[in-house]
Amino acid sequence: MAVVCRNLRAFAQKTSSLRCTPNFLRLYSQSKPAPPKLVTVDVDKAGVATVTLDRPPVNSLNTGLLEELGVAIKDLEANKTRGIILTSSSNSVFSAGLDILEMYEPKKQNLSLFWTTLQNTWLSLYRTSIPTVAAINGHAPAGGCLLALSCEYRVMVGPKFTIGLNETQLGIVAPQWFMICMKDAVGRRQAEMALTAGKMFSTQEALNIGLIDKMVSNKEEAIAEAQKFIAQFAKIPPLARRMTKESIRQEGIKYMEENAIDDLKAFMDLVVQPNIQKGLGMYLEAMKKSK
Ligand SMILES: CCCCCC/C=C\CC(=O)SCCNC(=O)CCNC(=O)[C@H](O)C(C)(C)COP(=O)(O)OP(=O)(O)OC[C@H]1O[C@@H](n2cnc3c(N)ncnc32)[C@H](O)[C@@H]1OP(=O)(O)O
Repeated sequence: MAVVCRNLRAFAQKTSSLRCTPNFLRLYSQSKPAPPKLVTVDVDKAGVATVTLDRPPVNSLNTGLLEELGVAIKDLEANKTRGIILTSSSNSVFSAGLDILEMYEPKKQNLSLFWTTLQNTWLSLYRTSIPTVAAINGHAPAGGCLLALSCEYRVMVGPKFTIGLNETQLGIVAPQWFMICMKDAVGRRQAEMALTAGKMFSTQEALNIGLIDKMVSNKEEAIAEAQKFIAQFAKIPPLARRMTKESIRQEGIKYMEENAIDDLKAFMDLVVQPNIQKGLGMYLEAMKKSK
């Protein structure tokens, strides 16, 4: 701000009629174009919202996107939306998971904000009383898989995309609440096998173990299936539905409510370990080289 003010003052002196006053600064900031939205929301006539992740090229989850997603869920709750369909603007990636750049050589304050935003947005999605469906129209590794797992129903475009919690392959450990989500979907045995191997599943394999509920051949079909899933709740009393969802998801909800601070500390301690930093750096390099 000091630099902006100094530059503006110089500019004002040159033009003589302008001064670096609060009004001038307000006008200056108003004239800056708004940053592009990273999440768009479109509510149809039936009151069902399509929430689209829109951070090219791969919807990696940075603080900004997570924050916008959290706000979108809260707004939709306030507006009594009938359903949420979570999808992506990309033709090949649902979400590439957490933005590795948020974790690589981070500033402590940014890292803390990043993880807290992830925790809060995850909890909002996981526990919302609104019926939720992931229309997975592309690859969904790690944090991308987590978002899908947090929804009540998963429809995935196949057969060529992959989904899974691949953290061990990166030399990192998925937090407990990621594991709870995987167990919720596929059961403890399959979750243990998937997580220890860091397995990325083909769409068909994911269908076979219950990691996804339906395989379709394009995004339009995925959205139509998601709408069908949500429509069934028109006949179910909302309070009974809400209490049942809250109750069946109690383990994950309680875990986060009781452990958010410890979870943040564990993450902060782990990320800055030199071997983790080295691994993340090498992973980023490898992604560049594989092009
Ligand atoms: C340290 C403690 C950790 C605690 C627990 C953490 C829990 C969860 C961890 C995560 O979610 S880590 C992220 C894991 N994600 C992945 O392993 C996926 C990596 N990406 C891919 O496999 C591929 O990008 C893709 C999703 C299959 C898409 O492939 P495509 O060929 O379409 O695109 P690319 O050319 O590979 O990528 C384009 C561009 O995006 C960059 N990028 C990709 N993924 C990420 C990411 N997760 N974070 C940051 N940046 C990413 C990639 O480097 C390319 O960049 P440029 O070269 O264009 O600059």
